[in-house]
Amino acid sequence: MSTDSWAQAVDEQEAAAESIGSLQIKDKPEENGTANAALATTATTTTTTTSTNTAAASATTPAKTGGGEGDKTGEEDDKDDKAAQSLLNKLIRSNLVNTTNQVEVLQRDPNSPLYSVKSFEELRLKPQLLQGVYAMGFNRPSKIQENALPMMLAEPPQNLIAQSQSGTGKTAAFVLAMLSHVDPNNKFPQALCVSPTYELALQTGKVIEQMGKHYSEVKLVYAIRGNKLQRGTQLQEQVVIGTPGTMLDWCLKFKFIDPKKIKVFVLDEADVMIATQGHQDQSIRIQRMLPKQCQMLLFSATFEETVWNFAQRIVPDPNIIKLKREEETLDTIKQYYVLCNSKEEKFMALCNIYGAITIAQAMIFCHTRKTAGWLAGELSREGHQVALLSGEMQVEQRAAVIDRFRDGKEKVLVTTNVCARGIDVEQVSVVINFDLPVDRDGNPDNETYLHRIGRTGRFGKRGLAINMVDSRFSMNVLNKIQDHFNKKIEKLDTDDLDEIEKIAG
Ligand SMILES: Nc1ncnc2c1ncn2[C@@H]1O[C@H](COP(=O)(O)OP(=O)(O)OP(=O)(O)O)[C@@H](O)[C@H]1O
Repeated sequence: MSTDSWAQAVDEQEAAAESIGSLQIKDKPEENGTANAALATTATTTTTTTSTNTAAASATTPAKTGGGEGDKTGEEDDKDDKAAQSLLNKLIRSNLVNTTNQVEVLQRDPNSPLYSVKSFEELRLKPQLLQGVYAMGFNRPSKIQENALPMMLAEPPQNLIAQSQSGTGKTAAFVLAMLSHVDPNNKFPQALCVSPTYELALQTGKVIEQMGKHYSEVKLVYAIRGNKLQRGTQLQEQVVIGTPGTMLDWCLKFKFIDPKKIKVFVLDEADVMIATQGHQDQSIRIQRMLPKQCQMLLFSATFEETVWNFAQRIVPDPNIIKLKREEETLDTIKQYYVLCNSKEEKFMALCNIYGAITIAQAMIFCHTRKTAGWLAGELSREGHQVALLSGEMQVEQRAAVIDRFRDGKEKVLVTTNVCARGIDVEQVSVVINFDLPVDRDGNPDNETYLHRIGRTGRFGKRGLAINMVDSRFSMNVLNKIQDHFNKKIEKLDTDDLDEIEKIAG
């Protein structure tokens, strides 16, 4: 286990303890189109806002995906955590993540020429789709799109496994491929896309709606829990987006979809998908029902061996596109540590730092929710504008907190790593490790350390990282981190104002 698994475990225990007093037993909603008492009582959001949508596309309010619930198995937590993180990234993202890394392409047929495009016009898209692309404000294909789009739009269609970090344009790419391949004159499903969760399916659905805004002949339907169709329904919509359980039921049990007529199958967020065994099997069962010539496309933000094994089962004879993540570096970051004896002393040191230097915006990482909550309270009492990201918040609430912080409405963001993993807030110039990152076994978590403080020194800016050390144990952790990166972490005396002032220079 890497990163902040230990902190997460602590958060889970805290959540479990907190929830014991207020336990409510609820029926677990079924993941299919059958009647369900628990669902019937919840609010219904009808997503009929755009021309590509259908009146049938109704859905219940999203279930909580915030993680940190104490009554789940570890597997579900992991899945929820990844899904929540992915959704959070989508909610807070304002534009494309640019990378300077080169795309790596492995072709199924190494003899066929490798096409890449620098403009959307070169793709000879249907005019309605080109209009949709421009309406979304896209001027030119992103790095991954340059290679992926010609492959996906080729005749005959090519299978593809593509991996690149969140925000690099994967969704837009496969949405364009799905909309290009369906024939609007045929009133039946021709493109299926499976997403790991209800909320992620809705997000991708929105992109399909936006991109297809000027292509109103093509219709979309959501295969998600809560969308109940009459038995015997034959879907007329060309594109179906949903979760694997409902999608499988619609193909196999209810036969709303004839899988033999599917031309494009997309599996999105494979890394999140595989975190749940059920989803993996369901996806494979859907894939097995599709015709041999159906185009199979799989996307993932990461590419561990488990993802790769799954990808190969879903996509036969694949072309493979990979875009490496931008490396984080400590080269432009000044690192310090402060010696303290307790959390109260750490707080005092923090106040001294704030008293001596001007900090535009800072992120402060704590090990547990409890410490984060306490610290946020103390800082507010001192007059700071503080934002708190905490494990019990729903994803939408977390997105709102991050948005406010990014807009500069608050100057300090206090968080546990569980909440803030994978989030880019570019303007942060100071990161404070109120607690140093360690894994479940108490070992230094170098990867998390790099990720936390790497964000301060981006794009040639100089960053500042301050580590709070309050025991022999944490001193030991700090030393190991220092050795690992082979970069000196200087001692800072926070009782000496002159010394603190110097670090800001
Ligand atoms: N060619 C482009 N030009 C400008 N913006 C783009 C382009 N392609 C995508 N975008 C925008 O960039 C953002 C990220 O794109 P997208 O959601 O497709 O990335 P992703 O790799 O699928 O991310 P995730 O893995 O989180 O789903 C979105 O806001 C999208 O509208």
